[in-house]
Amino acid sequence: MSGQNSDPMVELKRRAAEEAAAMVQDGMAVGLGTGSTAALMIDALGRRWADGLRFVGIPTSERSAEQARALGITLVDFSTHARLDLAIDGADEVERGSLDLIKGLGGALLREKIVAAAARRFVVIVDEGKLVDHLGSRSPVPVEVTPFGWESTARQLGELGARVALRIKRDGELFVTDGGNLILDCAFGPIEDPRALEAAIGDIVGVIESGLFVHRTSEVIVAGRQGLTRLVAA
Ligand SMILES: O=C[C@H](O)[C@H](O)[C@H](O)COP(=O)(O)O
Repeated sequence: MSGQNSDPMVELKRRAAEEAAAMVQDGMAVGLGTGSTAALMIDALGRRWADGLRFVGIPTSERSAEQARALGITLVDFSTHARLDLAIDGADEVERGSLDLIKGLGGALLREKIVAAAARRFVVIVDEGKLVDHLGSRSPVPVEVTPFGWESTARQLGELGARVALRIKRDGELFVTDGGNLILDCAFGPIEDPRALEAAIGDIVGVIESGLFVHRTSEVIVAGRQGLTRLVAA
C-alpha cells in the first residue's frame, strides 16, 4: 500500500490517513481499522513507528494484523487493554450531520464495532464519495450471522424490509468472516431511523452484529477534491 499513486483521490486519502495517524501519541493503545483506507493509515503509522513512535495496536482483522506486524508495530489484545485511547477506521457510508456509519463491506464489521466501542475516540477516514444524506442510500447494511440457520435469519431480515443477499466471493466460494461467520448484505434503501433499525436487526436470533454504527463516531476526516475536511460529532 505504500509508495506514490497517480490517482489524485488515493493521494488525498493518503493525506487523510496521515492526518489521522498523526493523532497517535507515544504510549497510546490504538484500534487499527480494516479496508483500503485504513491500510493507508496503518502504513502511515508504520512510518511513524520507524521514526521512533511507540504505541500498541489492536487490529480489527487478520489482514490488518498481518500488515501491522510486518511494519513492526506491537499488537496486543483486550486481555491487557480493555480500553483504547483511539481507534481509526474507514467506512462505507457516512451520514452528514449525525456522522453515523455503515461499515463492513470488507467483512470486518464485528471486530471493528468491538474496537470502536472500546475506544475513547473513534476517528473515521473516508473520501467525499462516502458522504450521504441518509445511510443506506448506496450501500447495503452488512449483517454478520451464524452459519447455522442463516436462511431463517435471512428471512427475518427480509421481513424488516431488506433485499437480502448472502455474500459470495468472486471465486464463487462463500465469504466467511475472521470469526467463522457469514455475511448477509441487506439493501434497505435510505434509512430513516438507523438507531431503531440497528436495534431491530440486533433482536433477530442468529444475528451477531450489524454494520450500522450509530452514535459512535467522534470525528470524520474527509478527503475531497478541494482538500481535507474535518467533521466533528455534535
Ligand atoms: O469491513 C470493512 C470495513 O468496514 C471498511 O472500513 C470499509 O468497508 C471501508 O473500506 P474502504 O476504505 O476499502 O472503502
